[in-house]
Amino acid sequence: MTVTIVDVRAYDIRFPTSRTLAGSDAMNADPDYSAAYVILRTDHPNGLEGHGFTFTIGRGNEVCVAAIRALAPLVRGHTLEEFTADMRAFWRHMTGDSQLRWIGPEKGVIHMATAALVNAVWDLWAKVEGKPLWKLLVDMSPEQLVACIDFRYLSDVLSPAEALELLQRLAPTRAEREAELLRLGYPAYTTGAGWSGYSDEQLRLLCRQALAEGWRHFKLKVGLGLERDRQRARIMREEIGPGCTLMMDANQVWEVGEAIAVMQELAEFQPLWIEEPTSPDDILGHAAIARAIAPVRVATGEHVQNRIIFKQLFQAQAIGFCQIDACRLGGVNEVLAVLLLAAKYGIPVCPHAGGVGLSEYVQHLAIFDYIAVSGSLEGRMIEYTPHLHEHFVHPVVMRNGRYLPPLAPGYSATMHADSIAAYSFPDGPVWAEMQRSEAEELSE
Ligand SMILES: C[C@H](O)[C@@H](O)CC(=O)C(=O)O
Ligand SMILES: [Mg+2]
Repeated sequence: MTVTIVDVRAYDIRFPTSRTLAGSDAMNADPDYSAAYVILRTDHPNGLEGHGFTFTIGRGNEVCVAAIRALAPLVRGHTLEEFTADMRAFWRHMTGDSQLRWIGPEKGVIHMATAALVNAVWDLWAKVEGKPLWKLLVDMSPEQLVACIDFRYLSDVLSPAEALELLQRLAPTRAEREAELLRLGYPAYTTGAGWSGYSDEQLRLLCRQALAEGWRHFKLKVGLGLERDRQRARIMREEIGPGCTLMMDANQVWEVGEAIAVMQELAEFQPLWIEEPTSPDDILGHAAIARAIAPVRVATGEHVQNRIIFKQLFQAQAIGFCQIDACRLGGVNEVLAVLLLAAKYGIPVCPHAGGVGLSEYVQHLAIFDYIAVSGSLEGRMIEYTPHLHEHFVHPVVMRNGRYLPPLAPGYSATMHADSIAAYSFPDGPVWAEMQRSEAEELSE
C-alpha cells in the first residue's frame, strides 16, 4: 500500500508555564513551554497522520512555525514509501534545499523545523508499521540502520563500516535487553523540584514528594550566584541525602573561568555533572572546564545544534555525558548518528527532556540506544519533568522513577486535538482569555 502525504499543517502551540515558573533556569527566567507542531495528513484508509514538533520556550515559536511552512513543500505530495525506501536520501533531501540550507546550515531555526518534519515522517512510518518508534528501530537490521544515517562530515571519525560493526556487536543479544526494559523500565532523573524560580520551601517540599514517589536522581538549577547556588544545593542535598544522585545545570550563564571557580566551590555537594556550564558552541571551553573540575563531569546537548559539534565535543574529551535533544538535532536520523558516535567514544547518553513533549520523544531514543547501540545502562538516565504530559494521547508512563517502554504505535508525539485548539497562540481560548483578563486588569 502506498501512503501519500496530502497536506502539511503547522501550529503554534504555547503553554503558559511562565505563570508558575515551572521550567525556569538561570538563563531562561520565564519560559512558556511551546511546540512548533506539525501534522502530516495522508490518504491512508485509516486516516493515519504523522505528528511531530520542535520545542521552544514561547516567543519565537512562530519563527519555527514559519520555517516548518517553508520546508513543507519538501514532503507535501510525496509518498511515505519514497522516503522510507532510502532514509539517508530523505534526510539529505530535507537538509539539502540550498536556498533554505543557507540560513543554517544544519543549525538554528531551520534545523529545528527540519526536526519537526523529519520526526513526523518517522511517527507516520511507525504508525503505518503498527509499532512504537523504538521497536521500529530495534527491528531494523544493522545494515538498515546504517542506511538511515548521513555520514557527511563524520567520515573522519566514523565510517559506515565502523557504524555497522558497532551495531552488529549487539544485534544477537537485542532481545534480552528489550525483555529487560519491558519488565523494569529505563532509569530516569527528575528536574521537577529544582527549577530556579521555585522558593526554598517549594524546593524542599518537591524533593520530599519526589523521594516518596521513588525518585533517586535529582537535578538542580544553578548559576544564580554562588551564595544562592550553595544555599539551594545544601537544601537539596539535605533533603535527598548522601545516597541519591544530584546533578547541576547552569544553562550557559558562566564564562569558562567562572564555571571552573564556581564548580570548585559546589563540588562539596558532590554533583555527578555540571550541565551547560558555558556557551554550547565553546568546545574547547567545555574541555578546559572538564579537565579542571574532574571528577565532576561536564554534560551538554540540549543546545548542541548538530552531529558535527557532538563529534568535536567527543574528540576534545569535553563532555562526560551526551544529552541528545530529539528536536534540536535534525530528527531521528541525526540522533542515530550521535548515538553511534557516543558509543564509539564510550560516552553515556542521557537525553534532554526539560520541555513539552520531550520526555515522550526521547524515551524511544534511549530505549533503542540501550537495546541496539550502547548495551549499557551504566551512568545512563533519561530526564523527566512532571509538566504537560496530559496533553499527549500517549503520555509517558513512569514507575518508581523509571520510564516504562511505550507500546502505542508511533513516536508518542500526538497531542490531543482539544489541547492543540485550546493552546494555539494567540487565538486559542486559553490565550484569548488570558489576554482579555490582562487587558481588564490594566484598565482598572
Ligand atoms: C527552559 C528549560 O526548562 C530548560 O531549563 C530545560 C533544561 O535545561 C533541562 O531540562 O535540562
Ligand atoms: Mg539543561
